Amino acid sequence: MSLLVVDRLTKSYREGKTAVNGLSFHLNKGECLGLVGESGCGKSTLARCLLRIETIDSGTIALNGQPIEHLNERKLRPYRKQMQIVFQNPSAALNPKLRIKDSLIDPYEQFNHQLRLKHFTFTSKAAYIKQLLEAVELPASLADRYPHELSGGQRQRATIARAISIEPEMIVLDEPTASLDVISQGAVLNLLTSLRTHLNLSYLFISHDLAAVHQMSQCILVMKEGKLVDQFNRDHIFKEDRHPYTKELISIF
Ligand SMILES: Nc1ncnc2c1ncn2[C@@H]1O[C@H](COP(=O)(O)OP(=O)(O)OP(=O)(O)O)[C@@H](O)[C@H]1O
Repeated sequence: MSLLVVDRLTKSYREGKTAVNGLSFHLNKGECLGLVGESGCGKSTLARCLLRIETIDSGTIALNGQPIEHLNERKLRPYRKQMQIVFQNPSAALNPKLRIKDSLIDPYEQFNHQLRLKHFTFTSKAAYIKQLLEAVELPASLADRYPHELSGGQRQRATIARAISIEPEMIVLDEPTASLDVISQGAVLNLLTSLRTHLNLSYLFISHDLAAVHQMSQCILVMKEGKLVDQFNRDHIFKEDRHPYTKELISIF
């Protein structure tokens, strides 16, 4: 069943550049949909449109069958809870002035009244923080530290803990490992896959790295200059009828 259905989504910037040009795709519940394309092809713009951080020019975005592209902020609130994002740069996502435990509790406090948690339980702030840190394989002792006292990999795990804390249905992962070294990248990708299974999450996984997208995703979208040029099941990546641009990306795999 589709969780997210995007139909002919278009977004231009004022300078006349069409960053996202008529994109249509769907994301099934519990799956990871990979989106690959080179720098500047419009991946982050798409992510921001889906999260309603950016307004769109035309097209529709439906979450669980409900069009959300024109909802005002009040009506959008329940959907904001369902969709979280993890950005490339974990330092920007965590408030440098807050201890990790305070950053982790923040989404819970914002959505307190709308939450019916299934996997985590809130008996006390400390117990909840401990469960979140455990879920992303971080020691409980990090709760009292500030972001600058963590490594890059630990910071990204903390932002993932924050994203899963309110048990969204879907997370947009926008180049989540781009700022990490190769070993941390692999570990974070493995963690994300295991969280998807355990928490029944759906991901839109955005990356310029086709190998990472192939490792993570059941279906793959290929974007070039604002348009989708190819979409296929992960098992069909080496098929002859792949788009020439996909073949180019495979050759540097
Ligand atoms: N706020 C903005 N105002 C004007 N143009 C923008 C803005 N944001 C992005 N663009 C332009 O839209 C196009 C798509 O950019 P976008 O950041 O979505 O690409 P991307 O695929 O995510 O790139 P990267 O992988 O480098 O982050 C680019 O040409 C970019 O210059």
